Amino acid sequence: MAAILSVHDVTKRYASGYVALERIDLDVEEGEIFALLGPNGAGKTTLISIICGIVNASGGTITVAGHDIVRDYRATRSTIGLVPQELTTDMFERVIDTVRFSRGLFGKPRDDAFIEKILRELSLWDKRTAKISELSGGMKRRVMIAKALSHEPRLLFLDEPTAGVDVELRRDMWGLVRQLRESGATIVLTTHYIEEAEEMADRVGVINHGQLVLVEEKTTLMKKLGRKTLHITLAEPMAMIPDSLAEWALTLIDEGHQLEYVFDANAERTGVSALLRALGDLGIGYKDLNTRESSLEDIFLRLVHGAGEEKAA
Ligand SMILES: Nc1ncnc2c1ncn2[C@@H]1O[C@H](COP(=O)(O)OP(=O)(O)OP(=O)(O)O)[C@@H](O)[C@H]1O
Repeated sequence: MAAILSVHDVTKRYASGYVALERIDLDVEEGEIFALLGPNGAGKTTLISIICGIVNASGGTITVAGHDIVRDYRATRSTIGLVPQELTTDMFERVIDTVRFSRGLFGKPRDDAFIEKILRELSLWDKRTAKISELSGGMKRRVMIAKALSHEPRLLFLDEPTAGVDVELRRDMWGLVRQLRESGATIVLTTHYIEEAEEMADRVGVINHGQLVLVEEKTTLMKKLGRKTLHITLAEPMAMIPDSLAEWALTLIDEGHQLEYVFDANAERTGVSALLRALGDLGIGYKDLNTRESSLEDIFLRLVHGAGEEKAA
C-alpha cells in the first residue's frame, strides 16, 4: 500500500530552546488506522500540528498524498482533516451552519447532500438546527468530527479523541472511527489510553521525549514483546522469597499469598516447570496457578520506562 503521509527527519525546537521532536521518520499507509501513543508531553500534538501546518518544523520534510506540506500548502490542507483536542467552534452557531461553513473554508462548493450524509453518520442530523452550546460533550465532539470531515479529507487526524469522555461514549467513538475507515479515510489518532490503541489501531507508534521509539503492527508488537505473568497462589502465606528461587526474579504479592513470575511466552524454555519443581523441592505448596498475557499497557510501560529499549531495536 502507498504511503499517504511521509514524515522524514523532522525535528522541532521551540523558541524556548526546548526540543519537542527529534528526527522523526514515519510513513502512514493509505487506509490504515495508526495510533500514536505516548505519555503527556511526549510530542504527539506537536507532530500533528506540524503535519497540519499549524506549527513549523525546525527541520525535515513531510509529504501528504505526495504533496510537500510547505510548498504545496493548499493541496495538503485540503487532503487533511483535523479534530483538535480542544473544542474550537462557535458555541452559538447552529450545527449545520458550522459544518457547512467549514466546507466552504476549503473552497469546496456547497453540497447539502454530503453534509446531510455526514451529519446522519455521526447521529447529528436530528440536532442539525441546535446551537452547539446546547449539545452534550459527546455531541460537541461529533460536531468537531463533522467539521473535520466536511471537505472530504483523505487523511484524518484525531488528537486525543476520547480524552475526558465516559466509557460508553468512548466505545461509540471507537465504532465511529472504524466506520470512517471503512468509508475510505486514513486515520491517525493520538492517545495516551493504551486500551484505545489496542482496540483500534492497525499499527502503533510509541513516542517518548520527542523520539519515535517504536513503530510496529499492533499484533506483531504484542506477540514480539508479549510476556506472560504467572500467579501462584500459595497454600500458606510466605514472609520472604527463599534465596534458592532467586533465578526466577519472583515478586511476592497479595500480602505474601501469591508469587508472581513474568516470563517470555515465546521462549523455548519459559522456566515455569523448573520453578514448580523447585517449589516442590522446598515443600512450598500452592492452591492455584494462573497465567495472563501482557497487554499493550505492560509493553508500553516497559518501553516508556526504558526497560524495553533493547527489545524495540
Ligand atoms: N509553544 C511551545 N513552546 C515551548 N514548548 C512547547 C510549546 N508547545 C509545546 N511545548 C512542549 O513540547 C512538549 C511536547 O508537547 P506536546 O503538546 O506535543 O505533547 P503531547 O504528547 O501532545 O502531550 P499531551 O498528551 O499532554 O497533549 C511538551 O514538553 C510541551 O511543554
